[in-house]
Amino acid sequence: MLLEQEPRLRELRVFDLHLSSWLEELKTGPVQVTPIQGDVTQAHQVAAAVSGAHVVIHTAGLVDVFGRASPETIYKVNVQGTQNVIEACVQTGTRFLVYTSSMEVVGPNVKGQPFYRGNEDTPYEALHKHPYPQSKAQAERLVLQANGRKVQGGLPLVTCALRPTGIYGEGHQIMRDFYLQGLRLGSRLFRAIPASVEHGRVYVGNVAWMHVLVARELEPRAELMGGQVYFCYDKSPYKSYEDFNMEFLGPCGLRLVGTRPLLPYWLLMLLATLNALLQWLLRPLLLYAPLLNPYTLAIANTTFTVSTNKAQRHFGYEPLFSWEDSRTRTILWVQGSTQ
Ligand SMILES: NC(=O)c1ccc[n+]([C@@H]2O[C@H](COP(=O)([O-])OP(=O)(O)OC[C@H]3O[C@@H](n4cnc5c(N)ncnc54)[C@H](O)[C@@H]3O)[C@@H](O)[C@H]2O)c1
Ligand SMILES: C[C@@H](CO)CCC[C@@H](C)[C@H]1CC[C@H]2[C@@H]3[C@H](O)C=C4C[C@@H](O)CC[C@]4(C)[C@H]3CC[C@]12C
Repeated sequence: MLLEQEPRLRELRVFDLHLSSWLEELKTGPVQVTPIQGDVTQAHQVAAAVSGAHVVIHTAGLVDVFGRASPETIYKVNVQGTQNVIEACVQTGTRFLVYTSSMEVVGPNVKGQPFYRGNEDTPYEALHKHPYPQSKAQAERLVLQANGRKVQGGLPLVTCALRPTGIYGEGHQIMRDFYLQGLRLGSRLFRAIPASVEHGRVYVGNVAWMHVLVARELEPRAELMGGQVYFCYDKSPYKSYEDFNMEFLGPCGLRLVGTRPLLPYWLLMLLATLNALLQWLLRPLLLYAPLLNPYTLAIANTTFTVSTNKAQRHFGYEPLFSWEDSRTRTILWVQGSTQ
């Protein structure tokens, strides 16, 4: 997105623990693309990568709500890693920092209270019990608190945080997992979540586009945007998690069985709790980390949707991809991803 949309770009450094092979293809254009294999938990590696950069987009993170990683590892990558990025900016004189936060820093909370078409100012009881949202909330706080800190050379750091809702699109592994599961079940999926529970989703291309716009506008609009948070949104429809996935899986040949959940909530919660117990019992022997656990069930069962125009007001954001384009691109990816 940066290479396509930012004409003033001279160099793009990509710092990641795992460098993808497609990065090589980006090296053929006029902009210098520099892949750097590194670990965000290693302060010296981060500082070396950041040195001389005009703007840093910090999107690296450990996304885990399934119990694959330990809470300590999640903290180390998401919180300590973010602190390292901030310190690297301060030490090396980089003034603009964009952080990929998450809707999860707000909710859904453990009480299951709905957040219905809320915006950045909507009051909501953010109660975090899970390591992932806890770490994202802590990291976001660090980023916002760092706004205004003096960087090397004496000028102030300008930071802001973007909070995507559930991202979908090309590369969405869970979508592919549901697709494969549906194929195994005879081209069917069984409804587990009531259709009335709305879930916020945003297309990956629009998330990227919003990052590019923020990176571009942070300098001229530092006064307005510094220290701010923005939900990432687009025109994707408000639907339940499963009904939304069917927008893509339906055209791929799957159908969702049932107009209401086939199992009652208490039974699903029992199964989710059993999964959590099994995970704990098996941990010394193997990693058992299914999609269903008490936390993911609670998120999927709680309405969390965003309706805001803050990004449009502050930096002129309009989605780059329409809902129709986002849908088509995602369907094509699901169809191609299993061949
Ligand atoms: N997927 C979503 O629905 C969603 C929603 C809101 C926010 N986010 C946030 O967006 C960001 C990207 O998430 P994603 O879904 O693309 O996840 P992802 O796992 O696809 O991407 C995360 C990237 O971070 C890298 N990374 C992990 N640990 C690292 C480390 N120690 N050092 C350097 N790089 C490391 C990974 O290699 C990976 O490329 C994360 O910060 C996540 O919290 C994701
Ligand atoms: C009960 C199952 C029946 O089909 C459905 C389980 C679905 C869950 C695995 C997903 C439901 C909501 C998802 C989360 C949400 O989209 C927002 C997120 C924020 C982001 O920062 C990280 C990913 C995630 C936590 C996302 C993870 C998967 C769900 C819990």
